[in-house]
Amino acid sequence: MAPVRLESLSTLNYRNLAPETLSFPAGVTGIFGENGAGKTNLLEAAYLALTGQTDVTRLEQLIQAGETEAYVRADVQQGGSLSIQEVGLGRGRRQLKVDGVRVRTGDLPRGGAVWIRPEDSELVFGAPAGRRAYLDSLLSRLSARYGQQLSRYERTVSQRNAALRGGEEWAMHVWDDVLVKLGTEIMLVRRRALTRLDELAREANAGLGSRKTLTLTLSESTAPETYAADLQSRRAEELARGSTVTGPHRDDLTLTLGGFPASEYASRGEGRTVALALRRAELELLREKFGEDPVLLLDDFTAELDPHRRQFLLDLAASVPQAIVTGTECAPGAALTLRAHSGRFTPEPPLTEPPLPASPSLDPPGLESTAEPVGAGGAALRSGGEGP
Ligand SMILES: Nc1ncnc2c1ncn2[C@@H]1O[C@H](COP(=O)(O)OP(=O)(O)OP(=O)(O)O)[C@@H](O)[C@H]1O
Repeated sequence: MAPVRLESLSTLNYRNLAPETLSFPAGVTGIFGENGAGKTNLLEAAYLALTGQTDVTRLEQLIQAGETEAYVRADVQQGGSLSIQEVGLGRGRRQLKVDGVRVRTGDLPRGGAVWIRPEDSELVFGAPAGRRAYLDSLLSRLSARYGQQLSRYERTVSQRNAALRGGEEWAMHVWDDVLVKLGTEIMLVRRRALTRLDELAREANAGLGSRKTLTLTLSESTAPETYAADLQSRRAEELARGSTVTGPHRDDLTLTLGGFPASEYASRGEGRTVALALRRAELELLREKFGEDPVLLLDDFTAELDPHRRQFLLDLAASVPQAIVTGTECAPGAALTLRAHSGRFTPEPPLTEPPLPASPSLDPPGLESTAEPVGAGGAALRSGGEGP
């Protein structure tokens, strides 16, 4: 399969972005500008149009204040053919189209894009839901069936919870059968994928200069062999709480660094390195599955203050067929440089000189920079519900 290439991106009423169409060449596009200029919003819009995924809790957040609808269009080249991917956003609803035909998220090119951003540290330090979302988002792109079964499973959990709250104990054996079937499939796919993901993330973490070994394991609340029995044995508790207490929706992706849980023991700098390793592993897994690189969206490479880590990001961007790299300063070696200001993007002459070196770090290369706090918010991406 040929690489996915973003030819152009158009937006209308998307956050603070001015309505315009931007063209992107192969290679690196560098976007720089002051804080709040709209750099992240542009990458977010590109990711949405390329993958159909967003992590906002309410779709309205994406619509420009004062407007009721927004629109994003990506013209995407793959294997010599151009397709037009459109996303329409309204209050609580989203509509995807490819070449004018309505589709679901799973119908978009699944190797589409990888988005790396400073908030990814929340994958390490945040709640299990963020790590589950990372895993589920990746697996849904690797396998359309996984995405479908996951949606069915999540729907079943919420319907089963409603039945539990209604005290419908008599109906539980029916819900349990569906839940065990779907949940078992999800657990088995996660287990299979984790073997390779663990290897890739470990390699990437070492490549980033970390001397501590990174290990990824699944902390499961149940197992395929015992799932049905576990549901039975916790029936009284579930009826009392009105919720399903066991199954893959309660699992965690445990990150261990040098033998200790990264969420509790890693420094901020080590955490950022682990998060980068997870994204690098995601990119590799997509590349292995689809045979070509996704578009790399790299948000704020300047936020990674450690020179070694910053270089790792720039090398990564240079190694893929297409990358869009944002920062408060220009990315060196870009094929196209755009200056962001108030939601607009204007071409600038390319930067030929390397940027000023980052302030020297007291940490060993690639490790433990504890500079500025990371942004809050969700760290991983999931597919929202399709529009009606
Ligand atoms: N729905 C919305 N309508 C209008 N403006 C919005 C909306 N959502 C966010 N914004 C604004 O978009 C602006 C740009 O945000 P963005 O995160 O893209 O900036 P940025 O260039 O990445 O900045 P930084 O360098 O600080 O990361 C912010 O000032 C924010 O208030």
